Amino acid sequence: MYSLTVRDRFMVAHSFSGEVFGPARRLHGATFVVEATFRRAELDGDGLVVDIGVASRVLREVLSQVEYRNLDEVEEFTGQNTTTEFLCRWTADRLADSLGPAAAGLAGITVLLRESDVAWAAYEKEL
Ligand SMILES: Nc1nc2c(c(=O)[nH]1)N=C([C@H](O)[C@H](O)COP(=O)(O)OP(=O)(O)OP(=O)(O)O)CN2
Repeated sequence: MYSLTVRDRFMVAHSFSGEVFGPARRLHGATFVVEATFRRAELDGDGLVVDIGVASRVLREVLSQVEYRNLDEVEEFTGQNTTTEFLCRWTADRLADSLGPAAAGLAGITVLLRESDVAWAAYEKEL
């Protein structure tokens, strides 16, 4: 299996509900570093998993939907703790929807979000 990874970052504000979150129940900011990995069993006719430029552009388009937003105020996230894990799945789903023809032949997408240098989460989406 081949893979190709592109990296980006985005800044948001959010707060969480639930005793487990302690001080993070208050509004706080986060800068997530995102790695989107695209997987393919065989390379395409150009010798690619996916073009790096296309992958980078699509990832930026997806992240720009939430960048600099207070996620507590985003309607689609109402009632949802926008945890690192949740945002991994959200990003992977949006990437899959946005890739268009570039998704042809892909076996899957993995989105890894680093919320700091010591903690990160990932979601593996099969296509
Ligand atoms: N599995 C996850 N756990 C936590 C997430 C997350 O997205 N996924 N997020 C947070 C907070 O947003 C923040 O990043 C850390 O807040 P903090 O209060 O420092 O949380 P800790 O669990 O590290 O420490 P406690 O104060 O003991 O709760 C939190 N967890």
